[in-house]
Amino acid sequence: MRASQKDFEDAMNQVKLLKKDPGNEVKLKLYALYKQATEGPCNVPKPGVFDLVNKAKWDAWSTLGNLPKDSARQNYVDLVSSLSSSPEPSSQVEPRADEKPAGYETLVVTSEDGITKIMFNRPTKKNAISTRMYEEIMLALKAASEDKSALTVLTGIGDYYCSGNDLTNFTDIPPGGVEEKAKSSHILLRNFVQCFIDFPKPLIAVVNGPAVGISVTLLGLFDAVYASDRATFHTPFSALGQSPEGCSSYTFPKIMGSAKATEMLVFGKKLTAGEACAQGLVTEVFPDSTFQREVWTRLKAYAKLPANTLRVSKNIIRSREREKLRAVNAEECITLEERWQSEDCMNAIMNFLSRKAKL
Ligand SMILES: CCCC/C=C\CC(=O)SCCNC(=O)CCNC(=O)[C@H](O)C(C)(C)COP(=O)(O)OP(=O)(O)OC[C@H]1O[C@@H](n2cnc3c(N)ncnc32)[C@H](O)[C@@H]1OP(=O)(O)O
Repeated sequence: MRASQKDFEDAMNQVKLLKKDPGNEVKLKLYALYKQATEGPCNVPKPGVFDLVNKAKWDAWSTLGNLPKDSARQNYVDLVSSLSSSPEPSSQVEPRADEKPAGYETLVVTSEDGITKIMFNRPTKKNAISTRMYEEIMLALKAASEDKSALTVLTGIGDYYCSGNDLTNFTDIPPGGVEEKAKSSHILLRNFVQCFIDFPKPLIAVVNGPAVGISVTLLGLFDAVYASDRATFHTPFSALGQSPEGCSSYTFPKIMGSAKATEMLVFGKKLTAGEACAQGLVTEVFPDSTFQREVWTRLKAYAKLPANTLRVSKNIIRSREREKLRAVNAEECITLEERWQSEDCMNAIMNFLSRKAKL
C-alpha cells in the first residue's frame, strides 16, 4: 500500500524528533524527496557554481528526474522509518561483550579474537573521509586504545581502502568564510593525526583497495601495512594545490629516501602495491583472491601474543620519535592552512565538484 498524505506528514514530524543528526548525505536525500513529493520534478534554475549549498540541494533534487510524486512520498516515508527504527544508524555489526557501544555513522567497528577492527564505511563515496568520519575515527581509536584487544586494524568496506579527504568538506563554509574554514580544518587535522602518533598499541592497515591522500600519508605512522595487489597508493597533493600531511614530509623520506618521497608527495606519482612494498611503505602484498584469508590468519596469530608486551615494545620504538612527529604534524598543518586559502587549491576543489555535477 502506498504511503498516504498522513504518513508523509507523520514522517516529516518524525524527522524533527531524530535523536541523531543523520548527516548531510541523508539530509540532502530527504530534501530532494520532499521537494519531489510536494512540487514534482526539479523546476527551478540551477544555482551558480559558487553557491555550493544550494547547488548540492538542486543536484539532489534534479537527480530524481521524473520520479512520480507518490513514489517520492513513499521513498521519503521509508527513509525516515529506516532512520527512526535504527537508533545506531549504520552499525552493521552485532555488539559483542568486549565491544564498546558503537553507534558510528561512517564506520563499522568490531572487536573479536583480540583484534579491534575499524572499517571505513562510506563505500559509495570510496570511503572519502567526511568531517564526521574524522571525528568518529578519533573516537574509535580512543575506544580501541582502552579496550582489551592486542591489535587495532584499519580497513575499508567496498572496493576502495579510502579516497582521502572528502573534498566536499571544503564546501561547508562558515560565516567567517574560507579563513575560518581553513583554521578549523587545521585544528581538526592536527588532532586527527595526533591520535595516530600517540596510539599506544600496534596499529595495522589492511589496505583492501586503492588508497588516496591522507589515507596513504598516515601509513607512515602505522606499525604494519598489508596490501592487496589491487591496492594503489596516490598522493595527488600538488594537483590539488595542497601539501603533504600525516607526518609524511618526515616519515616518507625516512622510509623510502628523499627522491622516491618527492616523486610521490611532490609530483603525485601513483604507486602499485608492489612498488609501495619495494619502497618500504607496505609490509607485504597478497594476491587479492587470498588477501582477506591470509591477512586475518596472520593477524589472529599475532593477536595471541601478550597484549601488554606488544604495547611496551611499540612504545619503545615510537617514544624516540614522538616529539619529532608532533612537531612535524604542527608544521604541516600550518602550511596546509595557508594552502587551503590559495587559488590553486580552490580551483582544484571547484574542478572536482564541477566534474561531479557534470558541468
Ligand atoms: C581536515 C582536512 C584534511 C585534509 C587532508 C587530506 C588531503 C587529501 O586527502 S587529498 C586527497 C583527496 N582525494 C582525492 O583527490 C580523490 C578524489 N576522488 C577521485 O579522484 C575519484 O573519485 C576516485 C579516483 C577516488 C574514484 O574514481 P571513480 O572510480 O571514477 O569513482 P567516482 O569518482 O565516480 O567516485 C564515486 C563517488 O565517490 C565520490 N568521491 C570519491 N572520492 C571522493 C572524495 N575524496 N571526496 C568526495 N567525494 C568523493 C565521488 O564524487 C562519487 O560520488 P557521486 O558522484 O555522488 O557518486
